[in-house]
Amino acid sequence: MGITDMQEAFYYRECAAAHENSPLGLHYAMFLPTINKQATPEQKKKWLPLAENYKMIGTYAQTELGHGTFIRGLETTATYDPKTKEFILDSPTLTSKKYWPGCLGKTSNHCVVMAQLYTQGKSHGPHMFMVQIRSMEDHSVLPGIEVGVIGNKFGYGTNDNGFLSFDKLRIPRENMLMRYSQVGRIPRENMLMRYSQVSRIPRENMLMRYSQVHEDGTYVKPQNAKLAYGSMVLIRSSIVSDAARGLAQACVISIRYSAVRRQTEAYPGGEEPQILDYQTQQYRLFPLLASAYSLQLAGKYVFNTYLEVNDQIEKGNLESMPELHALSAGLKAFSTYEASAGIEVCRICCGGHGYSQASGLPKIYVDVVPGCTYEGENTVMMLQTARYLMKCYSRAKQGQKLPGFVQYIGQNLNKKSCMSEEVALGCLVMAYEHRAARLVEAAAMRMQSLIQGGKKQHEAWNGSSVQLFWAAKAHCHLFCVKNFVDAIQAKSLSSKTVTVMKSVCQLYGVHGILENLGEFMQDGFFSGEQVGYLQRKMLALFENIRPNAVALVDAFDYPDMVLGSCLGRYDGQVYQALYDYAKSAPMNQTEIHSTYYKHLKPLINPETTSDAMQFAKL
Ligand SMILES: CCCCCCCCCC(=O)SCCNC(=O)CCNC(=O)[C@H](O)C(C)(C)COP(=O)(O)OP(=O)(O)OC[C@H]1O[C@@H](n2cnc3c(N)ncnc32)[C@H](O)[C@@H]1OP(=O)(O)O
Ligand SMILES: Cc1cc2nc3c(=O)[nH]c(=O)nc-3n(C[C@H](O)[C@H](O)[C@H](O)COP(=O)(O)OP(=O)(O)OC[C@H]3O[C@@H](n4cnc5c(N)ncnc54)[C@H](O)[C@@H]3O)c2cc1C
Repeated sequence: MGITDMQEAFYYRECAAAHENSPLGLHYAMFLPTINKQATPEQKKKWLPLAENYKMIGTYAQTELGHGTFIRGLETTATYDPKTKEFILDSPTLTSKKYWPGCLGKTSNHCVVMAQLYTQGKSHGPHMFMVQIRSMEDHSVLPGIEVGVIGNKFGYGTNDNGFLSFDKLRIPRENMLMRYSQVGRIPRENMLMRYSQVSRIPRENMLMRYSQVHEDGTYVKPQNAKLAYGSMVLIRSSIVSDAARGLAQACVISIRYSAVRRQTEAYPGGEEPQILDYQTQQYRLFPLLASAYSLQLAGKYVFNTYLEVNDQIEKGNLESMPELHALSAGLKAFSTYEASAGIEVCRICCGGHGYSQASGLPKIYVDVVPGCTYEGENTVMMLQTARYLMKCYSRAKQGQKLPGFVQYIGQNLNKKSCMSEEVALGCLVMAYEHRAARLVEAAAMRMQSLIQGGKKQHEAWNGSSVQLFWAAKAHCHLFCVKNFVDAIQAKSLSSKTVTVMKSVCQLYGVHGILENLGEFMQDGFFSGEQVGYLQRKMLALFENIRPNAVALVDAFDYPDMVLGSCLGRYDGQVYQALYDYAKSAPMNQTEIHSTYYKHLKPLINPETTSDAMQFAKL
C-alpha cells in the first residue's frame, strides 16, 4: 500500500473492507506497533521487515479466559532458565488460556504474548514475549501450543478471534521484548542509553535505557512498569477516531435517508413531508451529527497528543505519561459509549429499513460497539481517568498549579451561570467546567468522608466509584465541548462554513446540558429561566441546521462503497436499491425453496408427500 501514516492506512483498509473487520486487523493495529514501540533496535531490525512483508503475521495475545481487565492478574508464565538462556512459557490453569485475541485462531503464525515474568524465583509482573505459534512452512501448529477460534461472536465475523495455550514452550531469551526491561545480557549497542548515564558509569556496565542486565537472569525493572502497556495507549488513542468514524457514517446514512423518506400527510390531503422535517427526527439526529464532528476533533487531538508524548517517552521523559493515560482511557470510553448509543438511534430513525443489512447500519454497529469492551473495558477506563482526577484535585487543594486541560479542577464553585438568550459558546464551556469541577469535588469529598468514617482506601474507592465514574464522564464531556469550541474560535467567523459549524458546536453543548440537566442544576448553577433559554435555543438550532443537514453529512465525504448502504446512497435512489438488494438475495435464486418439499408440503398436502419426499431426497 505504501501508506506510512497509521490512521490513513487504517482508513484505507476500512474503505477496502467496508466495515468488515480485516482478518489481519490485529497484525496492523497491535502486532506491528508493539514491535515498533516495545522491541530493542536489534529486535526491530530482525522482526519488523518480516512483519511488514507478511513473513510474520501476528496478533497481540494478552487477555485470558479468567482475566482481561486486570493485567497484573494474568496467569500465563514466562520463566527464565539461565542454563539454556530461554524462557519457558506455560499456561498453568484453564483460566490462563489466552482467549479473544483477534486473528489468533487460524491466521497468525506469531504473537506477542503478555506473560508474568519469573526469574531467579521471583515474579516481575507482565511482560511481552514474541512467540511463533505456527510453522512458516505449512502453517501447522507448533509443538507445545494449542490454538483455535473461539466460535461465533456478536459481530466481527471476519476476524478469527482465538484461544491459545502453552505447555512449557521454550523460546530464546532474545524473544522477550526488551526495550524497557531486560533479562540476560544483550549487546551494548542495543542499549538505548540516556546520554546522562554514559559519563557517570564505566561503559562495561552500561545501564540499559531503563534497566541493567546480567546473564544469570538478574532483572532490573524499567523506569516505569506501565511502559509495557504502551500499545494499549496507542490503540485507545486511535479508537476515539474510529468511534467518530462509525457515528459519522451512521449519521450520513440516517440523515440522507431522512431527506429521501416521506411519511404521513402533514395535514388532511396535504403531501407527505420528508421525515427530516419532523422536529422529533431532528431532535434525535442533529445532536448525533454534532457529536460525530466533536468526536472527530477529539480523536485528532488525542492521537496527536499520543504522538507528542510518545516522542518524549522515547527520549526518556515520562512526565506526561499519566495525563496521556487518563486522557486516552477516558476518551476511548466516552467516544465508544457515545458512538454505540448514537448508531443505534440512527438505525431506529430509519424505521424497518434500518433493521435490514441493506442499510449498512447493523454492520457499523457491530463494528463499533465492541470498542466499549476491548482495549480496556469502558467503566474500568473511566475509573482510571477518575484516579488521575483525584490526584489532580488533591494537588489543586494543596495550591499546586495543574497541567493544561485539568486547570478547571479545584475552581471556586460559588458562582452562577452567565447563560443568556444568546447562549454564548463561552458560557457553555463555563457550564461544563463547573459541572466537572463540582463532580470531581463531590467524588473526592465522598472518598474523604468514607475514609474519615473508618473505611480503608480500597473500600472508600469502591464506595465512591459511581461518583468517580460521573466525574470522569463529565471531564471527558467537558474536553469534547471545549475542544470543539476552541476549534470554532480558532477559525475566523467570516466564512459561512464556520458560521454553520458554530451552530453545530452550540447544539452539541446545549443538547449535552439538557440531556444531563440534573448534574448542571443540582447546585443551582442554572436558573429555571436559563434552562428555558437553552430549550428554546436547541429548537431554534434545529431549524438553523436543517437546510444544511445533508451538506453537513456529505462533508464527511464517505463514498457509497464505504457506507455499503442502500439508504445512504449519494444519489438517493433508495427504493430501487432496496428492491435490487432483495432480488439479489440468495433465497430468491429459486422460486420454490427446497425446504418446501421437506417441511411445508407434508403439512399442506400430506397425501402427495411420498413422491415429494423422493423429490426432496434428490
Ligand atoms: C482502531 C480500532 C482497532 C481495534 C483493535 C483492538 C482490538 C482489541 C485489542 C485488545 O483488547 S488488547 C487487550 C486490552 N486489554 C486492556 O486494555 C486491559 C485493561 N487493563 C489495564 O490497562 C490495567 O489492568 C489497568 C489500567 C486497568 C490497571 O492496571 P494496574 O492494576 O497495573 O494499575 P493501577 O490501576 O493499580 O494503577 C497503577 C498506576 O499505573 C497507572 N497506569 C495504569 N495503566 C497505565 C498506562 N497504560 N499508562 C500509564 N500509566 C498507567 C495508573 O494511572 C496508576 O498511576 P498512579 O499510581 O500514579 O495513580
Ligand atoms: C471484539 C473483541 C476483540 C478483542 N481482541 C483482543 C485482542 O486482540 N487481544 C487481547 O488480548 N484481548 C482482546 N479482547 C479482549 C478484551 O481486551 C477484554 O475483553 C477487555 O479487556 C475486558 O476484559 P474482560 O473481558 O476480562 O472483562 P471484565 O474485566 O471481566 O469486565 C466484566 C465487568 O466487570 C467490570 N469490572 C472489571 N474490573 C473492574 C474494576 N476494577 N472496577 C470496576 N468494575 C470492574 C467491568 O466494568 C465489566 O462491567 C477482545 C475483546 C473483544 C470483545
